[in-house]
Amino acid sequence: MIAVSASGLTRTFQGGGQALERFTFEVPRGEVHGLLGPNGAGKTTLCRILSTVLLPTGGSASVLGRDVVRDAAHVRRSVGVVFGGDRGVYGRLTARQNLNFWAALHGLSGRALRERVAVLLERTGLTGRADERVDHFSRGMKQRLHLARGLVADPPVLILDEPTAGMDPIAAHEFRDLVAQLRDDGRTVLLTTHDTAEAEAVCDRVTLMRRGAVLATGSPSSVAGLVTSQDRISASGVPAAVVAELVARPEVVVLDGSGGDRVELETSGDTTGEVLHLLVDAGVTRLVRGRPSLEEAYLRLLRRQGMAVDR
Ligand SMILES: Nc1ncnc2c1ncn2[C@@H]1O[C@H](COP(=O)(O)OP(=O)(O)OP(=O)(O)O)[C@@H](O)[C@H]1O
Repeated sequence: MIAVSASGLTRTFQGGGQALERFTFEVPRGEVHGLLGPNGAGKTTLCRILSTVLLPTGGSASVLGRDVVRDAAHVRRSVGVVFGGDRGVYGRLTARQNLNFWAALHGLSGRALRERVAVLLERTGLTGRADERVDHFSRGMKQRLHLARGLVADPPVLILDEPTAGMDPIAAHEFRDLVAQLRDDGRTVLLTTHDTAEAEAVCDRVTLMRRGAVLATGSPSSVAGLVTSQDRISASGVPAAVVAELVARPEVVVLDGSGGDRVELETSGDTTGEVLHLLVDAGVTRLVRGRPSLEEAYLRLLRRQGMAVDR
């Protein structure tokens, strides 16, 4: 069953800004799906439309078969939203008091409320700090509290907008483990990220977005392959004459050719076969052929867009 879908989804802002342009995708139930794209690609706009806080200007979207515009009340009940940052948590209250408040807003009271809050604190690893003021919390703990809030109504679909932005690597790792547990519960998770390593670590599939449209959808490795048709070849023990010959070929991109008998190259199509033959004929046996990682493919995409990349 499809949990989240968008068809020709378009959002234009007053003044002509186009955040989504005929965006179409489907997320099956039980999948962790990553939305990956540079600043301004339209990720947050898509999350806002799917969580019914923003109306589309064209096309349609649905959650568990319910249209986000016509059936907004139903969609709202089935979606938990976790936006990052400090918005929405009350710093002067403790984690438990925050959750008590949100659980009460969802109509829980008495023992049912206390039990639900205890389960959420346990689930998000906050039980030991439940009675501390939230403004003493680290970024990672605040984000776990946000997640607990998103889970108050036990929604089958969760939307996480940059959940690990600003977290240290350990906190981010722990948060990703939590996301994996949510999938194990059978929930569908849609998360936006700029972090390709995160997308590779937690997402079953990713959608790469550019200027409000889908550039590629698939498993993290297949998306890397769609963005680039380049093959990567690393070889060591290469005779100097062969290194020189490879460096001189215009259709071969030499990523690293300065390390004596080691070369790292990018090629594509027929050239890949020719380069491999050349290396094997020269007696090279230490040879690895692969595809660029999702991160390399993503950085290449940003560069193609003329965006500065710091590395
Ligand atoms: N309320 C608004 N009014 C006008 N333009 C907007 C509005 N909200 C978003 N936009 C524009 O729509 C485009 C997509 O923005 P959006 O925030 O969805 O991108 P994003 O992929 O989430 O970016 P980021 O990674 O920076 O969060 C941007 O060009 C943005 O300037």
